[in-house]
Amino acid sequence: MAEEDKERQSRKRRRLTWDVAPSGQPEADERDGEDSEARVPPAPMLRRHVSPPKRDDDRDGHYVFSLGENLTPRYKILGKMGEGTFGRVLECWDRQTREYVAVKVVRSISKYRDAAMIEIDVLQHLAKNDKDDSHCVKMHSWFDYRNHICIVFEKLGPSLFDFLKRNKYSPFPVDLVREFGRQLLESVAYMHDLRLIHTDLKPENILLVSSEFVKLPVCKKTSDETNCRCLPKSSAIKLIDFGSTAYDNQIHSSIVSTRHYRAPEIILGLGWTYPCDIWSVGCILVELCTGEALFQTHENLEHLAMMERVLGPLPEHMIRRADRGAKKYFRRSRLNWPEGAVSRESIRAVRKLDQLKNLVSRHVDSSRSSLVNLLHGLLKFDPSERLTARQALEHPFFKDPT
Ligand SMILES: Nc1ncnc2c1ncn2[C@@H]1O[C@H](COP(=O)(O)OP(=O)(O)OP(=O)(O)O)[C@@H](O)[C@H]1O
Repeated sequence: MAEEDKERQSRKRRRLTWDVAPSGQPEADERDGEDSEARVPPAPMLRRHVSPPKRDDDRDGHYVFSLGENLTPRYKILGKMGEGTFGRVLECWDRQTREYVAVKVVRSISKYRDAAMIEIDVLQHLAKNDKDDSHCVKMHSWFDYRNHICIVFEKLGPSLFDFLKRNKYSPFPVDLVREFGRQLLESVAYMHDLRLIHTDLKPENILLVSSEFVKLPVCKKTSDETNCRCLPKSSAIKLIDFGSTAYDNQIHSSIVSTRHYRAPEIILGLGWTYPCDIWSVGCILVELCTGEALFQTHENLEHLAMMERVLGPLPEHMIRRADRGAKKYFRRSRLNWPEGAVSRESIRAVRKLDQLKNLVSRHVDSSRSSLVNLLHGLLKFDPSERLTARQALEHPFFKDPT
């Protein structure tokens, strides 16, 4: 199926759940207090903990497991933390180091196995240069088990998307957005210095280091009703999912990034490099401030129309260089919108958006003009004019918070 057909099926991305505790299974926090791990024998006794009998993988090549059993004698499976295209991430107890870990068990399909080996290579490269301030997840080790590449990571908390969802998509306070933005840009700057481009930055791939949160009462302006809102106890975050990371000097595939965070040069087929990550950071920061993905779309023309609505007209020199596939979105050097729209719903979805400044000021005090100025720098259409990660870190939004 063509990418656009697949995407048109739903306006929203498929989203993943956090900590799906199976019925009857204690939640992670309760388990922390359990004494079952105190009964775990020391390393020499590992051989008592055998692997389960070999079973077939499921139709999609995923490893089939039951909770409480072992993934190799060293790792006891406690729960599923997430699932992606590449595989499932399991919460495990490491009997040897006596700590909780997150193990990504990759599907036993050769293209995913190959991609996992590239991810391992990137993770090793990142770790070699890390001075503990890269904000990139740490890989403890990896192994090949029953035709599944397994990558053992430090265990982190929920993703920023999970957190937004849990809060019914109410935005994060701007001071927290500043902290998230700073760390995110530091991790991107670190990667770019190493000539690596993440290409799949999105709130699902940014995890809070800790799962701890506080509940605060929030009074609604319009009524006496008091709701609760959760805030993370710590703002520390780390970047995950280096499965699509590209080396700058490699031949690139033409389409990268999850749709909502995809830069205009990718859609127009102009080629892409480091600035595509910066565009994604811009989209992410808007989402954290407003609670909603900025460009909720699944097709190219609608996506470009949304960009123009929020950021003004696309530069002519980019339109002129658009590749053959993208030329069809334009008539006489301007976007064929709304004439080319597939439905009235699509025209309405674009009209619902507003200029960036207005979108942000609905949620953030208008005195925060430095935030809007930063966002305009991150969301420049022309990739050569976009801020670099290091330039963005010097922006007054981070340097002189008022
Ligand atoms: N170190 C970790 N600690 C806790 N949870 C994690 C960790 N790594 C991954 N997860 C969870 O597992 C999910 C899937 O992980 P990841 O994004 O690495 O998989 P993927 O198959 O590469 O995904 P994608 O389809 O986006 O490429 C994440 O969204 C997150 O919820």
